[in-house]
Amino acid sequence: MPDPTYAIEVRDLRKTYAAAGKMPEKQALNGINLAIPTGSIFGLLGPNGAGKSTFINILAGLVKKTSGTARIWGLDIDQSPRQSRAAIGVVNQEVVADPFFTPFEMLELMAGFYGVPKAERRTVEILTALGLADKKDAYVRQLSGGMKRRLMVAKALVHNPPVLILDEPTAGVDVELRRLLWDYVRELHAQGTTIILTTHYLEEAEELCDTIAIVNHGEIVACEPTPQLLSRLDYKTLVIYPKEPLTAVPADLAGMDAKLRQDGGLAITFRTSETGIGRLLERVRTAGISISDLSTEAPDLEDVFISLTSETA
Ligand SMILES: Nc1ncnc2c1ncn2[C@@H]1O[C@H](COP(=O)(O)OP(=O)(O)OP(=O)(O)O)[C@@H](O)[C@H]1O
Repeated sequence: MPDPTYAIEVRDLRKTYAAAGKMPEKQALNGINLAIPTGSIFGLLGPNGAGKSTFINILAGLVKKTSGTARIWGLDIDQSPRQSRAAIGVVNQEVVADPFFTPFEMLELMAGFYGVPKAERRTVEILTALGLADKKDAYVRQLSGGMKRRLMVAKALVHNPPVLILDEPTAGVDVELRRLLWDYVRELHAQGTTIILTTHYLEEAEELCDTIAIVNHGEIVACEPTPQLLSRLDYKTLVIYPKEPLTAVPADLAGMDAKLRQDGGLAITFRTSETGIGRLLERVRTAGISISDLSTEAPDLEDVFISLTSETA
């Protein structure tokens, strides 16, 4: 069978968590539409509580959707619950590992759970790829936190799924492990696995993903190829602290997006593709301002939301 065009396809997906105790009901997903092409590294980017985990947990069969449809690898999750789920490997945020098993035993158990025949299992290969070969017979309780996390990735791969979903793979992970994980994710992608990852970090999505969807308050506010999305955010702010306090933006800087801040800083926002900081500083000096200090500010996720939501409004 040829690969489907879309690894994941959801239509008008909604989730309302029922009220519980003092917590009112919560609409976590408000009609998500997404088509994630087969073969992509797709980033789902959004702040805490945006609904990313809810989306993934619905696909993983851990949360029941309120309405809408979802297909994984062309299979409807309601009509083909088992087959559709066999097409994904999900690495959750939590580390869940039985301390009394060894990594080798744990992966063998998972493979058995998915019905992978013994001859087709890749237990040692997967452990090796994740740098855990020498720990294959250690008890899980003897592993470091980073090793346990890698083991979670290994667990999600035992059935060789065409789609790998990583929910916040680098939360609380040190730089070295982050590199190792990313390298491995890239390698899996090169071998044909479709990758979906959720993150709070724009830089992380920017470095890894070919397409980024931004989710905020349970809605997709943007979904674009990464370069296109970033070009919309192609601005920085240069803040200059003059030696002599200014009372207004100098007339010489008219035509620039310059504002005087309460702390006395002169904030100039510019497009990085059009102007360099050197050229800006030249203009500032020509305007007769001597600089005592300066800093630059890049847009963060909050700015991304503001710019995207205001454009679509
Ligand atoms: N089991 C639950 N019962 C009630 N509300 C929930 C439940 N799980 C999540 N929520 C709420 O639904 C909203 C979306 O949560 P979700 O975990 O999907 O967000 P997220 O984008 O994954 O956030 P994070 O990045 O912090 O993991 C939040 O307001 C959260 O408090």
